[in-house]
Amino acid sequence: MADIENGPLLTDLYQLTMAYGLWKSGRSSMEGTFHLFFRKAPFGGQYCIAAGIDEAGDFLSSYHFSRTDLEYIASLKDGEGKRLFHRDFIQYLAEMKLECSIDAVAEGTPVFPFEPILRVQGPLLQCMLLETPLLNFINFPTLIATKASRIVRAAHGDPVLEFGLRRAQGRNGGLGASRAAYIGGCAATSNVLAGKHYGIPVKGTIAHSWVMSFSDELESFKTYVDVMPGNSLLLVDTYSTESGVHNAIEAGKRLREAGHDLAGIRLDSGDLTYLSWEARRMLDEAGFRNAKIVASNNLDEYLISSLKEEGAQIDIWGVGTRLITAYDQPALDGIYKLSAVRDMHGEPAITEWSPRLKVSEQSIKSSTPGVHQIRRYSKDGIFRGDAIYDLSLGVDHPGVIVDPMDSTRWKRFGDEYSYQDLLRPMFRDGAVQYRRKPLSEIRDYTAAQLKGFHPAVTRLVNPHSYPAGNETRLHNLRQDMIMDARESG
Ligand SMILES: Nc1ncnc2c1ncn2[C@@H]1O[C@H](COP(=O)(O)OP(=O)(O)OP(=O)(O)O)[C@@H](O)[C@H]1O
Ligand SMILES: O=P(O)(O)OC[C@H]1O[C@H](OP(=O)(O)OP(=O)(O)O)[C@H](O)[C@@H]1O
Ligand SMILES: O=C(O)c1cccnc1
Repeated sequence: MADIENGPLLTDLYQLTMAYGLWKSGRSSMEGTFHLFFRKAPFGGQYCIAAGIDEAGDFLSSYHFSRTDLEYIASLKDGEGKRLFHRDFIQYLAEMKLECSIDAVAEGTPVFPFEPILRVQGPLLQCMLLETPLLNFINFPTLIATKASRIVRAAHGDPVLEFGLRRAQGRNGGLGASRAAYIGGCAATSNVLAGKHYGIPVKGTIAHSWVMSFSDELESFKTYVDVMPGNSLLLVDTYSTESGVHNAIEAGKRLREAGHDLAGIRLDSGDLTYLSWEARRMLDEAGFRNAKIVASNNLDEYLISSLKEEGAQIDIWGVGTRLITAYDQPALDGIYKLSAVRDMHGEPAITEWSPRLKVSEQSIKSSTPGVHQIRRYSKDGIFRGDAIYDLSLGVDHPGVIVDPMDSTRWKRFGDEYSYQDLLRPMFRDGAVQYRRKPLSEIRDYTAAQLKGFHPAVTRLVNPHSYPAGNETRLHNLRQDMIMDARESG
């Protein structure tokens, strides 16, 4: 099958039917403000690493309905067999230019529940068409970058190699996940296409099939190091790890005679702690102190932590399935919610943003009205808390935030705190606004940002809760609107 293009049909049908509804009912001058955020951090953690923003930017800057897109939409029928969309609407789409203004956090920024990763403002019709693709672009990479950051944290500075392509959710899932895993801190990927496409370093060892294709393991190793003297990471567990390490040492001696050094071995089964000790001892005794020990086999942050705690002599971690599929939580609950509307040309005209709120029985699910920005406060070089504030209400200084889950919990940020606002212009007048950084710079930025939090906040299990909440004016607006809605409902 030919490659499927990445255009505006990458949306749910209801976005198109609602857009049609707005157009047909004369409401196409209405404007909306939407925020893309998540309610609960994945994997029992506190934070997410926002990712997928550059890819979303590419999508937005090339947004247009092609001739075949329009023909397809024109061919769609309703339940009575009639055309779903009038041809004048098809013409409207053909001429439509994206007028939305989008603000986003920098790719790789750690964000907390309810904080907008994106703020999308513009014609309601266009904001609706963008809902599904933007969620698609952000949710999965954010999930994988977050998972990778946890795995990398567990490895305490040892390189983590991403080996996931073969177990990924399809080709695009694999590519996007390799990119996100690199942002989250992986050192390299085995995915060659991701290497070419995104400039991620590519690395690898050998598979069991190489060893099994020879009648003798030692011969397989010797042949490999002859051909690849500078890439000699040998998989030692095909028959028995002990004899595998022994044969790797023999191959290493041959490499030395040829003026090279054995890069290392890979363990892929059995008790990785015990086997790493044995392998280290054997390699050291044979004079291969620089040879690295790579481990793989269904690893994740918990197993790596446990192996580290046991003192495993593992230098490099190869992680596939549980990273690439976000095995313990395969989806992020990222959502895109309308929070304000205006209509300059409506009857009556609404010239200022008018906040909108969805009320729910569960207070966590009641939305937050307004037009939001995130303010991150620091003191003594450490991030201390975040305020979500409304741009028209402004923010007090000193500021006070209220926990959106529990209004009895609050925190004050006085004059001793410095701050920065995280949302910045991403897309205006049909073009991406910021300088695109190489992926390695995004990765460095993520690592530096994560270091800015107290380690208890980024802890893998039961992390310390980071104060992130609504600034008091926004909190009061939300409370008032919930009360009003309940009274009138
Ligand atoms: N010391 C250890 N502590 C905790 N878990 C470990 C330890 N060593 C290995 N593991 C993990 O235990 C799991 C089972 O490994 P094991 O090699 O015994 O089974 P397997 O994967 O079925 O083997 P094979 O790959 O040969 O089929 C793997 O996820 C592995 O990473
Ligand atoms: O365990 P993961 O975290 O998913 O890491 C990737 C796995 O993929 C390979 O196994 P596979 O059996 O597919 O091929 P092999 O014969 O090379 O071991 C590799 O040996 C790892 O075990
Ligand atoms: O290079 C490797 O060792 C590798 C690559 C993909 C999957 N598992 C291992």
